[in-house]
Amino acid sequence: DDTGVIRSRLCGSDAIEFLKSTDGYLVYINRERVEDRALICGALDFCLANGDLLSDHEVSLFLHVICDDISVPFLQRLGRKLLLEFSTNASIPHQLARRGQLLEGKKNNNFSSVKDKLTLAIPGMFLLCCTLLCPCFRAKRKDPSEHHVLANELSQATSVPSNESTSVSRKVPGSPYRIPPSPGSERVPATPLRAPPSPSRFLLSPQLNRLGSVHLNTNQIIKATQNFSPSLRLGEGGFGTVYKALLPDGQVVAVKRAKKEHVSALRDEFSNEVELLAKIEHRNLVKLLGYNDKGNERIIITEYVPNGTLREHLDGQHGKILDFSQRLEIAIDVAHGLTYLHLYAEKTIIHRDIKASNILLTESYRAKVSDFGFARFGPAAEQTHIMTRVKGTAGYLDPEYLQTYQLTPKSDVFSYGILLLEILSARRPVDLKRDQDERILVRWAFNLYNAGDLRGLLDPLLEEEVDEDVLGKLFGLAFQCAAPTRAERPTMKQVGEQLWEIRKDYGRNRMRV
Ligand SMILES: Nc1ncnc2c1ncn2[C@@H]1O[C@H](COP(=O)(O)OP(=O)(O)OP(=O)(O)O)[C@@H](O)[C@H]1O
Repeated sequence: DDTGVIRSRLCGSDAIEFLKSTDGYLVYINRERVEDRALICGALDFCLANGDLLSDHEVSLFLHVICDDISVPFLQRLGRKLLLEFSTNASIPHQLARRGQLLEGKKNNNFSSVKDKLTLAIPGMFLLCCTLLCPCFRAKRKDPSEHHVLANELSQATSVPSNESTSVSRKVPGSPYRIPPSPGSERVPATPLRAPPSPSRFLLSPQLNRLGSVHLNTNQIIKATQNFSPSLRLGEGGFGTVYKALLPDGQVVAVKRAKKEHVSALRDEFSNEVELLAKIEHRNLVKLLGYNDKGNERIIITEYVPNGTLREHLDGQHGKILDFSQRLEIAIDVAHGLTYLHLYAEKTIIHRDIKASNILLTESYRAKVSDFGFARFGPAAEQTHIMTRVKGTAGYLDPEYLQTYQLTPKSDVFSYGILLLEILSARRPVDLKRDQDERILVRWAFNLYNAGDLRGLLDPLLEEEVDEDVLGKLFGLAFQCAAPTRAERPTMKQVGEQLWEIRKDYGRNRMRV
């Protein structure tokens, strides 16, 4: 990460600067450090109105999170994506002074022009993100008044003392299936566990264009997608639009095309996804077939997975409701895909955006993890974590990573825990349309689990009577994965092993019925 970089913008006669530190962005307006979100958002709103800032991808992402009522094009484009890197404690004005020559604004000049445009509304997106810092492990709010719910959640979420998290995590019932934290379990196991590198699998930059088995020029891609016909559109994500394409040899593929206006802003995400996808080959991970980065195009070609996303199935959009056995298999598939990324790929890969809309299903309801736009190489064998800015999706984000910027494969484990709850309950991780005590899935589920209401946790559309013991183990596993600290979470490999045991129990109980 380019720590220390200043991004400076002139908005009218006000200068807004972003200084990137290891703790996140610091914001200065006319060289004065500003920490008040309303002030920052108002200033940025003004900037955006003048067409500034939009060219800067990182700053725009930052705005998107902090201020929900501005940066509309980015809001549309980014959807549920989240990039949060806002620090309120570090202060390094000397660095600013050193870089003062970069600043074009006039000190203390016309700051009121910015202030005048402030809105006092606290931005909902930011509150939502912060709401999710430690969703289930927080004390009850004093004032449930609807209007202040999110504001209260924000202040409490950001001020949860660490011992509260710890004490509540202890509430996860000690059960026979709880995996005892093993010393050093968060360390990525060193090379012996890895598959020996196969030279053919790791053709990376600068030979990137030799990746994959599908080599199409732009014209061939245009033909295969019928000029990116809306009728072949599969969906849209943070990167761009995804189309189904038919190749001359009859092969059907998915073509992910960056939107033109975002091509330069998303170049990192593009090369990231290509480079990471190139390293993987596993039946539970979407396979890279080729890519095209000629001219203004950024296109990734992957295997086509025909049966929609897991989220669509949980929402009942495909007619048939997933039965319990299918849900269990999907959970196991995702665990396998993640285990491969964490342990068996050439280098540890952390996906960072595990969620139901990134799980694609085949016709036989096998699951494949997709969307590697946020993925990162994990820590080397001698490291415990990497320091990096927070990326991911609200509701699935590891609270420890959010607070410390320390990324490990256990951040995927946290997201997986939320995903498992989602698979079983069909609820979304955050659903603001629900009653207040049901909005945050993990908190609602944890309360019911503690009250012993396991059936109440299950998707009401599931008709099958599932054995309580199986349910208890599954939900127990989900809560272990979503524990507040990474040391308490199992590895993905352990999760997979637990799930196999649960599957055996489930099979045995079914035979008895
Ligand atoms: N390989 C594929 N096969 C079939 N459909 C796909 C494939 N990849 C993506 N899609 C469809 O396109 C949609 C958009 O995918 P994409 O990965 O770009 O974004 P996303 O994960 O939904 O959103 P975001 O980028 O905001 O996380 C998916 O929801 C899915 O419906």
